[in-house]
Amino acid sequence: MSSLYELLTERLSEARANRARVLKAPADGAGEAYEREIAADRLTKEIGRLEGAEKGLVFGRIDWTDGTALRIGRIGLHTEEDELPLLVDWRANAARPFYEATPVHPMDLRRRRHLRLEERTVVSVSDELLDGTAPTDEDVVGDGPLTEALSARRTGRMHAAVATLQAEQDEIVRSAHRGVTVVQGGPGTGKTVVALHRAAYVLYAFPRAAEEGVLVVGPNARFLDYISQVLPSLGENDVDLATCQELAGVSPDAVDPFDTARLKGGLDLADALAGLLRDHQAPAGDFTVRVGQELVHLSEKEVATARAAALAAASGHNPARQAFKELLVDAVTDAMQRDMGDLLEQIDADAEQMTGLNLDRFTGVAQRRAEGAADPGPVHELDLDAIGADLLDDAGVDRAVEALWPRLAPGDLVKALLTDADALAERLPTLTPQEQSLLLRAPDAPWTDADVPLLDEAASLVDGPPERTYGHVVVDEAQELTAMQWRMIVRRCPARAMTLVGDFAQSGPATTARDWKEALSPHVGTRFRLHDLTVSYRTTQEILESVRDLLARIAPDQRPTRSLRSGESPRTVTTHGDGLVTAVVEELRAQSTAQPDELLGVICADTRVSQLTAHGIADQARIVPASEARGLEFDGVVVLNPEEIITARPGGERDLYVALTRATKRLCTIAIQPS
Ligand SMILES: Nc1ncnc2c1ncn2[C@@H]1O[C@H](COP(=O)(O)OP(=O)(O)OP(=O)(O)O)[C@@H](O)[C@H]1O
Repeated sequence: MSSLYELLTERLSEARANRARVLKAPADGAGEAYEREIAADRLTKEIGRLEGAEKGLVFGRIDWTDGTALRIGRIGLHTEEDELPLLVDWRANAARPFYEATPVHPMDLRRRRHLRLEERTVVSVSDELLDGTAPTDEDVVGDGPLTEALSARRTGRMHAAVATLQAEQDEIVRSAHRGVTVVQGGPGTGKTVVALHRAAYVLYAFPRAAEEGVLVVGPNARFLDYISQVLPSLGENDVDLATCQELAGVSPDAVDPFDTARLKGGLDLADALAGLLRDHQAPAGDFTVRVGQELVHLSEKEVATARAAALAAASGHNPARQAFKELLVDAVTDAMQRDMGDLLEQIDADAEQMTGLNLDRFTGVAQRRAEGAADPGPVHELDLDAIGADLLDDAGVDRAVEALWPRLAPGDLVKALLTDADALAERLPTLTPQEQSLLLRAPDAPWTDADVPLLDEAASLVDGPPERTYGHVVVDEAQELTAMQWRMIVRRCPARAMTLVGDFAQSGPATTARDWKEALSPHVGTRFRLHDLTVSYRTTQEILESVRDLLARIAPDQRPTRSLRSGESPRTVTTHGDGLVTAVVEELRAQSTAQPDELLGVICADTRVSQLTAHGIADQARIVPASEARGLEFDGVVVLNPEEIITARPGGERDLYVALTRATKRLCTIAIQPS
């Protein structure tokens, strides 16, 4: 073990020294400074990778029946002298048997060993013998490492499960499929674990995707904070974590009523915005512009030709406007040349009629004679390039273009739709008048949560596709996404390489799809692979049994999950309305006295949070509004007033299901006694 840590320390010192050297080296000019920056950046990442792997560097070892062995760790380490690596990265093919071998398919392994380190010392060892041989003195057969991992108390941050990934999870993490992978499963079946380890695997095994970057999307900042340590602890610091709001770069100041939010999530909003935009792209009309003393006119047909060419040449309304302007100016100079040609021809014809001389021939001959050249070109030539350049800078031309094709900001487009009842009626004909009026907003109303995907859609229509795209996108709690949010995600993943994990029984109020097919078909058709996770590693069997009826109501087709854990039966305490806070305080006190150091969570209707905070409950437990409980977990959970959670928002029974399945050990429900 110490030799591995020595090697890690050596690699770290080398990388740190190299970075210091690079940063100190003089840079001659901007080019060299840039290269220096890149080199330093690369070394900083390497240092982060090595530092991240330090904790629990080694966690496994496999021994083959022929006596050879491999150590498995968070990263690979090898020296030049040794042929075999001293430590194999868990994602390498060689590490596969560590996760996949079973006594039925031992894959030529004799033994699988799990190690647990504290600091740099091994504090526990656990062996599984896979070839049917009897244990020797060197084998330590005892409690499984999974049991140990699961019984550890929660810290409020998720940890990597790299040492104990189970076969059904590992199969998805390591899948060679590069397209869309969907993972579904009940609460606590490891969907988040799979999603994050998959992100790490993609970075290791798919270099193209790694180069383009990996993005993990989660439902809210609280959740992202909960998972934020997992990838760095796997040596991966380069993954972007974001909510949809962060992706769009919009911070909304308000929340829509649920019906409005639901409507705003529908796909027809994308068509409505695109349709409305076309009205701002020279839908009809001719174009006249003054050039010097002349008025130059382009016909409706010429404008339409420029419009079509501009839309084909550039993506996004504003970039296409620039192309449109350039094409119009070209058409203007063409028209001037044509007009000038016509005028000269007319003069020549008039002169020939009057004098009997062909001026063209005459001037051509005279010119050639003067220059001794074969073909002098036209005599009366306008400097069309200079005229074109002037026109592009001319304020009058820009005004005339603006009238046909105005520059827009994304917010202008969204407002043009949502503040105009006629536009709503025209662009969303499938909605009822009442639904249309739910969408209507005042021009100065603040942006809402549900406006974010509309603003993002508008940004892509107005300014073109997002600048930052990714080679692979992971979406957690993916059942939460509306169709408009799916469009945001897909826009950022041109290769359509995604890992999507979720559970439709846990859907929030904005979700309208009931299954993956319905959610994904508008975006990726049927091109996705669906996997099921069947075993819960969080929620105890007792808790799962207590929510069985609820599950049957909210997701009648879903098979109940079985759990690896068992614990206390969930309890219900009833109290009068004004005794609620006291009941919570007492319950938390009892739990923290009996089990000090455990992580407790109180989950309540969103409107209760301020009352609990005011009573200092946050000192004893995390207070979580039911709308933000998805994905989180605690050792002990107190669910407050289920009726209130159910009625707080549409689909409230699903919020309650989420709340009731957050505990790893103890669940207490505090209900209000009907008066
Ligand atoms: N193979 C494993 N080894 C150790 N712990 C695991 C393993 N798989 C899952 N867990 C643990 O089980 C708990 C639940 O996992 P996770 O949060 O990934 O489940 P989930 O399916 O995403 O849950 P939810 O549906 O509630 O969002 C976590 O504490 C996780 O660390």
